[in-house]
Amino acid sequence: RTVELLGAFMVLCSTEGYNQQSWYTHNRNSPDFHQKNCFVPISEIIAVEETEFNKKQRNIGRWQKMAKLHAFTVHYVKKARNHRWRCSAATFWCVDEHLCNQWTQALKELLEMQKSRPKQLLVYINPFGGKRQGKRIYEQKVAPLFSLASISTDVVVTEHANHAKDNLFEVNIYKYDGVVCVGGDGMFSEVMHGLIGRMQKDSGIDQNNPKASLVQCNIRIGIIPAGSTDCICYSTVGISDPVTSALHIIVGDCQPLDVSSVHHNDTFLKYSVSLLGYGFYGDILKDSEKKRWMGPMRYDYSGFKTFLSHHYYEGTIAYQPAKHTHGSPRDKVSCRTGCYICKQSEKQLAEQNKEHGLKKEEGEEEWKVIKGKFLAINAVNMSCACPRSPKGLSPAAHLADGSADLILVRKCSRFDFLRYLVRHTNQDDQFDFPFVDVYRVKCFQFTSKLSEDNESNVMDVGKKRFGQFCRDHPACCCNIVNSTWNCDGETLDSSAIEVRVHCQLMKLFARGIEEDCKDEAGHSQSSIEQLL
Ligand SMILES: Nc1ncnc2c1ncn2[C@@H]1O[C@H](COP(=O)(O)OP(=O)(O)OP(=O)(O)O)[C@@H](O)[C@H]1O
Ligand SMILES: CCCCCCCCCCCCC/C=C/[C@@H](O)[C@H](CO)NC(C)=O
Ligand SMILES: [Ca+2]
Repeated sequence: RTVELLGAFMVLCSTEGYNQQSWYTHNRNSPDFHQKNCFVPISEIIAVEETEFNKKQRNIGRWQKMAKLHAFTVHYVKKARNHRWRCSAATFWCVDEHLCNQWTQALKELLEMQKSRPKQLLVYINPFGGKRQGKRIYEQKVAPLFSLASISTDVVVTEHANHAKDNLFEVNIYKYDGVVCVGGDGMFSEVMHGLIGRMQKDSGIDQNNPKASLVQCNIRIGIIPAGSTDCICYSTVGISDPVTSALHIIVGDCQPLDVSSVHHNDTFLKYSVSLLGYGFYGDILKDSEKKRWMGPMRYDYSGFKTFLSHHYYEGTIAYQPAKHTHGSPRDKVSCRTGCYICKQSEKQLAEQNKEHGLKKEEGEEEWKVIKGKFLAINAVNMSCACPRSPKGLSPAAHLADGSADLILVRKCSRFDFLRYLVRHTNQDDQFDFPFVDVYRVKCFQFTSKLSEDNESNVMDVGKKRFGQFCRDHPACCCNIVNSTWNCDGETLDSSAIEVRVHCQLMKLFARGIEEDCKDEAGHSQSSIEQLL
């Protein structure tokens, strides 16, 4: 439902058509009607408040001659360029107190009917993420908006790594409509592990079983970006902006998200929603962890260093193609708000759940096996767009289709690898290289050459030492040692892993990236401000 904000209302500075006894009304057929009007869906109204007159307002134009005025203010979402949202306000005035109260009441009732809006949130703030601004960002930009929208919060400022995760196993999470994390991808990962882990624990599901059907988590997570990469926020909202994210939380948006589980030898390691990267991104992360003091700059420093080292790694990948989804990584169909491909996967998931979770046995489907020498192995559940790479590592990956895009970058020259990296920043196709392959998969396994050799009992201490020597020697590109897996910005201890995508395992306070509608929105919404 939409409210035509100015239709049937009077506005402070309007002169023509003004009637002292009632609201100012517009003629829909007049040429300036569409320029002077703004349509705001009820779902994008933040709050409605009774408004007191102040001295300044009382002195404006003809109103100062009037005895008593009544007013209310509508705070609403104003959509600006590049997916940025802002809070805007329109104040409506009249002489009829009863009419004013009726409108205020009616709008408040409509807001009450927005059942997907959160009323009570649990907030975790990482004070040390990104540029260490998390606390300030929350207090100055987010808390006032939550308070305006009458959302009550319990706020925890974390004191150490895993504080939020551990806390989520102890608190009564069911009394909250959502959990908000203020920080970067690592902080989000912590909160996600806490929530998914808690859901499985409460449902008696063993996370160590790689084939377990995990219980969906219906408590939404909101991300207030205050980290270094903020890839998950950027890929699900279209921008890394705390106010925009706070407004998506307030209006109660809901975006399902695929989650990959990562296991090693029947032991649960981690969940991943964005990047699971071995080789280039694993090495960057490992190096950058030692340089946290540099803040977000550490990724540039370690990125450059890792690029120069040009290590490649030998191993075997086995994967099962994602046959259930309608898209492919190179079809250039981007995942956008209300994505058709993700909707189809949602339907399939609902049907599967109806059949008591009887999933098709994976043993029946074929595994494809690839052996090789790789500079990078990246599995992404979403595009992994971020300010550094606005289209991401896999621009056509979907947020909620139950699949991941597996990108294999084989051994190539430094120059070719640079050309590949540069294509993450421009409009050229980063998969259009003979040394790059991409597959849409529902699960995969990776074993490094080194662990294969170890498993076959070739435990040669001398070889291990030699491996260490080569790693520390930047000029040498040999591949005897293992890389590290970068799992959403956290390192994994094991290189041999088994990964499975769980379709729409969790939900975010987001709506995916909206198709660009800046002209329409920018135009209509600036006009309401001109009028006021
Ligand atoms: N109080 C704390 N002290 C130290 N570490 C913390 C604290 N709270 C959370 N952490 C940890 O800090 C890590 C990094 O935090 P966060 O993701 O917020 O920032 P970032 O690494 O700079 O950003 P990004 O992940 O986007 O690159 C997280 O993995 C989290 O576990
Ligand atoms: C010479 C030009 C090189 C440009 C290379 C640009 C490529 C940037 C792509 C960044 C993708 C980041 C994917 C997200 C990973 C996050 O999970 C993680 C934690 O925040 N961040 C990193 C950097 O590992
Ligand atoms: Ca996906």
